[in-house]
Amino acid sequence: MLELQDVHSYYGTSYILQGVTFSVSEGKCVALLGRNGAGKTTTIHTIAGLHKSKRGSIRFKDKQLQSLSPHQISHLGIGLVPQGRRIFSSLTVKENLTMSARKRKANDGRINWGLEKIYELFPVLKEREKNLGTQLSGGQQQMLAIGRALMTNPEFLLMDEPSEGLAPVIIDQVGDIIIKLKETGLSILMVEQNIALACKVADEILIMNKGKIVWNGTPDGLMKNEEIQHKYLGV
Ligand SMILES: Nc1ncnc2c1ncn2[C@@H]1O[C@H](COP(=O)(O)OP(=O)(O)OP(=O)(O)O)[C@@H](O)[C@H]1O
Repeated sequence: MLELQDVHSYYGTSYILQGVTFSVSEGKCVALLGRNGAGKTTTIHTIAGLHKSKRGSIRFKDKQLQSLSPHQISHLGIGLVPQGRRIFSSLTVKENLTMSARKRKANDGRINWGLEKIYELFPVLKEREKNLGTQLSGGQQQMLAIGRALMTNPEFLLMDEPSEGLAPVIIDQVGDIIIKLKETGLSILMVEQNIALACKVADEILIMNKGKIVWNGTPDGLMKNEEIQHKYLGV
């Protein structure tokens, strides 16, 4: 569904993505792990059109994404849950959700995400719909960020460190939500630092180091491979 082929990207003269190749099949969740500065967020931003690649191909279904704007990429069905949630602080919970609303294009039997469906998935957001986004706890803000992305009715979700700054019990809830979303048919690429969360939800793990994918395998394969965990994840 999503395929990156030999993608290279720079910040000024800094060479960040150094030939990234991987793919995510429909309905699967792939987790991208790696140390700070490995290039994980740059990968997500490059797919979402927030950062332009210099070379290589990024294909979503039958479309090449490299020359498209973030807005056009979002319209193709790729939703983004950004690092640090980026909730709009002067808007209420409800406004944060409705501002991104877009109807599902095809009648493909999938959930048509709207306010009611989001409130079903996250009842706490209904309770707090009149609160400003900033009045929510970290976990509630993460739910709002996920809800806001779902309101665009994406077929593919990019999630950048959904566990960041959350208590273990909330991380567990976020994991359960990601599993539920996968069950609705959504395909997911998730950047994570939390190995336990990644292994709980992902079908495949990719490890990035210095702008390259250096390992890929199953969650089980990673859990059993202490050498790789130590070498690239500092465990
Ligand atoms: N806007 C920017 N301008 C210049 N360099 C940047 C910029 N954003 C990131 N970098 C650099 O690019 C490299 C990759 O950063 P990136 O954020 O993609 O890493 P990451 O794997 O997501 O790590 P983290 O977990 O810390 O976010 C780092 O060396 C970082 O300092």
